[in-house]
Amino acid sequence: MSREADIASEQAYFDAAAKHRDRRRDDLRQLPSAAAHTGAAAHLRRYAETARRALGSAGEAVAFGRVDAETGETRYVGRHLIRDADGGVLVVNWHAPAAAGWFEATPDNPAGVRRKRAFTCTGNTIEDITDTIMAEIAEAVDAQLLAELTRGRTGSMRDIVATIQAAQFALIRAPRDQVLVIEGGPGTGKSAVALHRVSWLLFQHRADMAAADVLVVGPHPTFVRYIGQVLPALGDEGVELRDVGRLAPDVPRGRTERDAVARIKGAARMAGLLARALDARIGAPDPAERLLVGGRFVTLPGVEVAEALAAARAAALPYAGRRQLLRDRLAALVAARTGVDPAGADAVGNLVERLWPQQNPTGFLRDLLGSTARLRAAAADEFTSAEVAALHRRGADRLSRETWSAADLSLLDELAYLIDGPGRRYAHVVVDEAQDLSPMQLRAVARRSATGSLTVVGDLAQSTGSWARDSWDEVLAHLPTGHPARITPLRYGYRVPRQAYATAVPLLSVAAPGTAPVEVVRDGPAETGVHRVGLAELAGRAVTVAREHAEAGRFVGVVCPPRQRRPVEAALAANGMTWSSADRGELGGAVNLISPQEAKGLEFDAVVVVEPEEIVASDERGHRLLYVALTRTTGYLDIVCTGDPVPLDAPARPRPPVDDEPDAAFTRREAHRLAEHLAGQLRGAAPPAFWDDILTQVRATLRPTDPVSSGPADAVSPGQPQAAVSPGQPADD
Ligand SMILES: Nc1ncnc2c1ncn2[C@@H]1O[C@H](COP(=O)(O)OP(=O)(O)OP(=O)(O)O)[C@@H](O)[C@H]1O
Repeated sequence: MSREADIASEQAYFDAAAKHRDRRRDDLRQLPSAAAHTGAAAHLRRYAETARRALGSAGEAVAFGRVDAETGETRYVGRHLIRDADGGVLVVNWHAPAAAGWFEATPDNPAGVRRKRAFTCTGNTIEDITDTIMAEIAEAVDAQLLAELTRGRTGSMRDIVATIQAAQFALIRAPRDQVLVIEGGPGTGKSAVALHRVSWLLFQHRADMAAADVLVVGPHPTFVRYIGQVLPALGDEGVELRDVGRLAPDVPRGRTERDAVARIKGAARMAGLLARALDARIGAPDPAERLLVGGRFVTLPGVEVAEALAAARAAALPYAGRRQLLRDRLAALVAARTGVDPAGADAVGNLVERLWPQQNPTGFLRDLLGSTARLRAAAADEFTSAEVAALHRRGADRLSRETWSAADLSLLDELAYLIDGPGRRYAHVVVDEAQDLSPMQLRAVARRSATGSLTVVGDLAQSTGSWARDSWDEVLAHLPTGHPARITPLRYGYRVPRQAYATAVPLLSVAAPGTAPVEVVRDGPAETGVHRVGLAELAGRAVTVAREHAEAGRFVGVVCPPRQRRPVEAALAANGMTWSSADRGELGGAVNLISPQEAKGLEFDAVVVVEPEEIVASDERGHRLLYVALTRTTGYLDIVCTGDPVPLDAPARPRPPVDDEPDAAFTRREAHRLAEHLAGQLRGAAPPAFWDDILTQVRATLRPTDPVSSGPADAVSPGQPQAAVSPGQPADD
């Protein structure tokens, strides 16, 4: 048969299948009106709605492939199941076991498949067909895959269902009851595979798992928006997608803090500190508690109140539940003495509030972080005094004005759990870019898993930030252990073309020694462009390069370190260009401005990386961050720099030990004590007339380059102990 005849005969099949799909859609539309009463109609409407979604949209291609078995049997494979009027299957949906041959058959292992035929369509019209005869090809040259990989990108990830590769398929269909770690280099399809795995699991376990029972956690809001369309396109509406910060209560965000502090807040031992601090709010009763109930005084012996308190403390309930228990017990004690149920009596409520004050996460955390005394008491011997000092901060004057850092969010979530108990839990949880999450963030993910069934996605070579990892064990240690964990690699790089990856790959030897590079599957359209310029031209050149790509119709990402952001924005504005900014949660304009951290998980047709040396210097694992930046392209890569385009020797930012940080190591209380000690020495050693002079000289000795000031008030520099000049000032809290 000629190619044209082939296409025509396939088109006839497609048209017939589309007709049956339309007929089924019509039937479903009629269904609710066939109900005998309103309750049944509502039920039928829901059923019809779900069934209609499972048919896909009216205009889409009925199938993306056809599998011809050695036995002569033929199967069409599509996103959705299509039957004829007698119930015969015209197209199998991709999740069905009958479709497995499409994904699993490779030239090395044809698994009974003689031919795979891929359809390229516009709507339901076949434009082209590509045949792979298993016995005739020596290696996997998958034209359909290559066409798919070189298609222009937008701000939304697409589904890959038509071109899922065999190794990916094995992970998509792996059993549910495990912690499946999908690891692999940039662009190996980890995120795509994890999302298709959700669709697969929802189909296989449809009897006991609905879309709303699945949670997908991403690293930041832009990423979550980027992947948001994949599951709906596969017919799975209703899966919950959140960035890791959105696991916490909804509070004003955006507070910045030093990495060293974020690191302390992210440590698992913070959970113990919070629990102890909460426990410390529980008070002790007076020897006798006198209450006015219903116009009568009732005295409860302190011992009995203490017993009620001890019983509440011992209950296996969250803080609020145990508080209620205490309330019930105290009410029972009052009722036993008065014969009246005191439910709702203020006096009981007041006593409960004194002994077991009501708490909410934000108010509690603000008070805790604002008090060195509370922090120190709760720290036990698990935190150094320098760490306690680093945690301390002065809160906003009103709780409503408080803003919270990223690391605070997981503390708030932990507190919500300690106070009110576990919230919503899910039958399956996917966590993407998991390699960067702190133990406290991982705890927030873990407590949302009802069953211990998780898909964990990431790449250690891309792990950066306060909690950069070198081993999956460090991540798994904080995740549920009810099911076995399995680490499974993906090897082939589908996103990044050969030229761009060749630019990035030398970084691996510094960033993650021992990590195998990905095996790139295709060539790109151009060599990497390196633009070395003077500092004054840096932003302007970056914008010129970005504009050229945008004018050629490409979706462009400009990866820009923080210090270059303003100049690049100014240059974009000066060129009359509009742009989307990932830090405003936008993505999708022709030009997108992103920080190296925000670049994680994203991809563009063309990427312009600005000043790699600064990217390296901006993180303790800066070489990994640059590796991330250079591997975001599906086509073109340009580097605009004043120095080395791929600086292997440039130093990454060292992690400051907490002890070296002045405000962390040295509290105001300690400063106050030292000032008193020095003042005592001065008082004993010299007459008052010389004190100013001596203090001025002390300052000059300590900081010889400072201009020597004359007045006594200047004898203490900013940041130095103020208490030296006002010893009566109360220290700390
Ligand atoms: N089998 C496939 N068919 C078509 N496209 C694919 C396939 N596998 C991966 N891709 C494409 O490759 C790109 C990279 O995929 P994805 O973002 O899932 O990779 P990743 O491993 O999560 O990358 P990173 O580590 O950089 O976040 C996406 O555009 C995806 O659609």
